[in-house]
Amino acid sequence: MIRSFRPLKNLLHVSQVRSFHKTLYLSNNQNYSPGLVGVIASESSICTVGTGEGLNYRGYNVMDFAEHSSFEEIAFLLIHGHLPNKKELDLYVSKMASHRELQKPLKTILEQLPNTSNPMDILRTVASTMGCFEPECDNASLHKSKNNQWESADKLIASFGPALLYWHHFHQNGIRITTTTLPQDTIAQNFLKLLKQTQEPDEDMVHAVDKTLILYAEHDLAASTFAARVTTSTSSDLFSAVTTAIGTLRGPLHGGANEAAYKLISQFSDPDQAEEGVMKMIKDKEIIMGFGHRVYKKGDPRSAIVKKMAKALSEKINTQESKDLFKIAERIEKVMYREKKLLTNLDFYASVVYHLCNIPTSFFTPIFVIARTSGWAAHVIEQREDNVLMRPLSNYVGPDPSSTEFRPLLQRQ
Ligand SMILES: CC(=O)SCCNC(=O)CCNC(=O)[C@H](O)C(C)(C)COP(=O)(O)OP(=O)(O)OC[C@H]1O[C@@H](n2cnc3c(N)ncnc32)[C@H](O)[C@@H]1OP(=O)(O)O
Ligand SMILES: O=C([O-])CC(=O)C(=O)O
Repeated sequence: MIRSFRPLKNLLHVSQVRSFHKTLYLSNNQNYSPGLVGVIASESSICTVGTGEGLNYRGYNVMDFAEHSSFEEIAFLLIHGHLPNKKELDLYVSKMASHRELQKPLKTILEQLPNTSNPMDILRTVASTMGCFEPECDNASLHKSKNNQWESADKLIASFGPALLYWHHFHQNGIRITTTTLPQDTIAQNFLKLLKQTQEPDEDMVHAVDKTLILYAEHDLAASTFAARVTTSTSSDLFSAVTTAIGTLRGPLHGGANEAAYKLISQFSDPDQAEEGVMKMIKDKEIIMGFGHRVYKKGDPRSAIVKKMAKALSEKINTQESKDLFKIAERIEKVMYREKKLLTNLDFYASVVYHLCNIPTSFFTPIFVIARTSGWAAHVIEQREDNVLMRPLSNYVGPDPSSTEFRPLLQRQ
């Protein structure tokens, strides 16, 4: 039978098309893995997630970082390739501080963006805008000259918090804030100082934000990092790669899960109500945010650290609300394990930590961006060292081309 072209709605139901063509095409593509599950897409010396053994950045155990380091040490390690000594770290911290002064055109753009924007869209726009005003290098020499990649990565990480909070205070409070703070301030200190407009943010909160930045910094070929590497593989620039990555991180199956997890937890007023609500969601086959992971099937090694911080903060704050929030989260964790054998990922208790630090929910994923830009940049740099264009195939399941006849517009019914 000769089949003629028809508008989409008149095509065969997709399942019919699939079964018709599976036999024709699938046999040639035995390696097809939906969602690229289990597919090795690159070699990397940055992070050990793919080995399934704990979590190490450039060989170092993340547990040691969480205990002893600041985020700046980790960003330096990921972007510049080695752990800094004291002198290098001090210089790096003050260099990052010097990048917090936002350029005037960027401020003007931030003032023009709607106050209703999603903060992730603000950061995506910031990355893209910085690529216009301070490009890595001119387009013609992009694939040859990579001299600015480290500097551009540092600038992005240093600017995201100040830019987001400039936009926030301009629209929410009608003020143009000064985005620089002390030259020795870390990113966590600067973020909380700007957010709360205080010179003395709570030390435990600064510590908690700093630790989550370390835990969020890098995670091998997570969807956003893979997206950044695909963009890089076309010899594109770092700003484009980070813009791509932010768009990918925004979704609730990836970075957006920390905001979604908090929305889940906070809809319940006590643990029993949470148990009842989650049981219903499980029965209705809903996805419970902050649980499960593509790689970690026996638990996310970062979860215990972030849970401990959430507990400590809830006890320190010691209000009914803070204690209830932690208890509700713990009950959801218990129910999910009992009913589904699913464990929390980093996002679940990170959301509790951020809420207890009085951070607005819509800033949770942007904080993830600040941290993960260090990992994205490390992957961009690595991809460039031995680049191959990333261009997979799809397993074609559409209409049979040999029996699909084209008819010019006026001959179609
Ligand atoms: C920092 C990060 O980005 S970590 C990830 C953050 N994302 C989330 O927390 C969103 C919630 N979690 C999920 O949606 C998933 O667990 C993902 C996207 C993270 C991983 O997805 P996958 O690797 O494709 O998981 P997979 O489909 O193999 O899951 C196995 C089974 O568990 C179920 N499952 C997995 N996670 C969840 C969940 N959070 N809630 C309910 N069921 C779940 C799946 O529906 C599937 O069930 P089925 O076999 O009956 O179809
Ligand atoms: O690795 C992933 O798929 C998700 C991720 O970014 C993380 O867990 O930090």
